[in-house]
Amino acid sequence: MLAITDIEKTFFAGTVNERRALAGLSLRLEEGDFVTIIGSNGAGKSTLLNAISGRYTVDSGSIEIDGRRVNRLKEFQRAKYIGRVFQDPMAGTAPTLTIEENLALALRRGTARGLGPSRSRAQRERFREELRTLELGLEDRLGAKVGLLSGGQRQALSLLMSGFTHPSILLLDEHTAALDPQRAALVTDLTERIVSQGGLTTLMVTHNMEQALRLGNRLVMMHEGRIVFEAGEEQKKGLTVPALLAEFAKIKGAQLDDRALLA
Ligand SMILES: Nc1ncnc2c1ncn2[C@@H]1O[C@H](COP(=O)(O)OP(=O)(O)OP(=O)(O)O)[C@@H](O)[C@H]1O
Repeated sequence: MLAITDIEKTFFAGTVNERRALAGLSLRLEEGDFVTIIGSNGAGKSTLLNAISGRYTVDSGSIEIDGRRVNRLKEFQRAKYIGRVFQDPMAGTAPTLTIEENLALALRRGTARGLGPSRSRAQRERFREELRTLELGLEDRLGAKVGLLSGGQRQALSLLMSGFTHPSILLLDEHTAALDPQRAALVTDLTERIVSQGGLTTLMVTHNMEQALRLGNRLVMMHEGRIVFEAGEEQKKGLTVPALLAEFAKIKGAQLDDRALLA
C-alpha cells in the first residue's frame, strides 16, 4: 500500500530558478494496484518517483508505505520496500558482476537469508528456469558479466530481479523508453507478467499512451505537479488515446500537439 498525501516539492525556492515540481499531490495505491502515469514534460512525474524512493525529500505532506510514514527515511533505508527500474538500462544492475551474481543478490535481498552450498545448485536451476522465460537466451550465460548485455536484456533482468525481491512498491520510470520498438514490446510484455504474477503494487511513468492504456488497472495524468485526471479500473477499460488527448486538451494552457504526450 502506498499513501501519498498533499506532497509539495519546490526546487530553488525563492530564486529566479524556482520550480514547483509537486503542488499538493495526493495518490493512494492499494495492494496490487498497477497505476500508469502520463503527463507532459516537466509535469513532475520523475520528481514524484524520486520523492517516493527518497532520492528527494518533500517540503511537506506525507508518504506512507504499508502504513509506515517514510518521509524521514533515507533512500537506502527505503530501498528494502522499493524496487525501481530506470529509463537508463545501465542503472538497475551491477555491470561488473555476472548474471548469476546479480540474481543471487536480488534473491538474498528478498528473502533476507544466505544460501548454503547445497541450495546453490537448486538456485542455479531456478535462475535458468526464470531466465528461460525471458526468451533471450540468457539461461546459457549465467557466468557472463551483466555489463556485456544489451539494454533490453538488462531491463529484462532488472524486472526479473524486482520480481524476486517482491518490493512493497515497484517504480517503473519510463523503463522501455530507451529501447528499440521490438525490445520495448518484449519488456512491456514481461512487465505485465512479472507484475501480475507477483501481484506487485506498481507505479509506471510512460510517455507512451498506448502502453499507459494497456498496462495497469488505473491511470493518472499529471500536469504542473498535480494529478489532473484519473481513471479507475472500469473507466480505464473504455479509454482510448483520442479520449486521453481530449482530456489533456481540457487542461488550461495545454497544447493538443504536445509532442511528449503524443509520443
Ligand atoms: N533536481 C532538480 N533541480 C531543479 N529542478 C528540477 C530538478 N528535478 C526536476 N526539476 C524541475 O521540476 C519540474 C518537474 O520535473 P520532472 O523531471 O519531475 O518532470 P517529468 O514529468 O518527469 O518530465 P519529463 O517527462 O520531461 O521527464 C521541472 O520544472 C524540472 O525542471
